[in-house]
Amino acid sequence: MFTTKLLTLALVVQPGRVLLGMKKRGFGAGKWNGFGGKLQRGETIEQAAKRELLEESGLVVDSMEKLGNIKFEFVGETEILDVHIFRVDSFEGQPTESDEMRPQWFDLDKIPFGQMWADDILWFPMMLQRKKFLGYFKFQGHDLIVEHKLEEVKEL
Ligand SMILES: CCc1c(NC)nc(N)nc1N1CCCCC1
Repeated sequence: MFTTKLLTLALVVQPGRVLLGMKKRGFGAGKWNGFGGKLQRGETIEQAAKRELLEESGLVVDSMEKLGNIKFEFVGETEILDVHIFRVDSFEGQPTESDEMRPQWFDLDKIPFGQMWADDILWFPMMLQRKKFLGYFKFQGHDLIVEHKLEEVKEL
């Protein structure tokens, strides 16, 4: 019996570079990632994505598009993490460190995939090309992908 937890992940992209945050504590601490987290009661997924980006980076979304949805299973755990992935192309504000995240811009040819979740190197190219995608990843621990599916789709 699996339960599902909805999560958001926002990637801020400017010409030639992407904003990532170093997660300072909690789940995924020590990895660079986009900005995101759980939904609050009564929130849509889009509202949660915008709120999490603001809380974790100080940026206010002007335009955002939903590009991906990936379901993650961790061997031995009964909760599926259902991550909705957004690309943010325009925003207001300056990236600001929060207690969760230390933001930093990365040139697209210098994305630190070795210090990111192992799935990222597989779907980042689709996100950067604005392709829509659906995925499923089964992890053994936090570093080993034991099974995965990833496909481009016309509609999410
Ligand atoms: C589901 C874990 C995860 C993951 N793979 C395992 N890969 C990326 N890039 N982000 C993740 N999240 C993004 C939402 C908040 C939790 C962490």
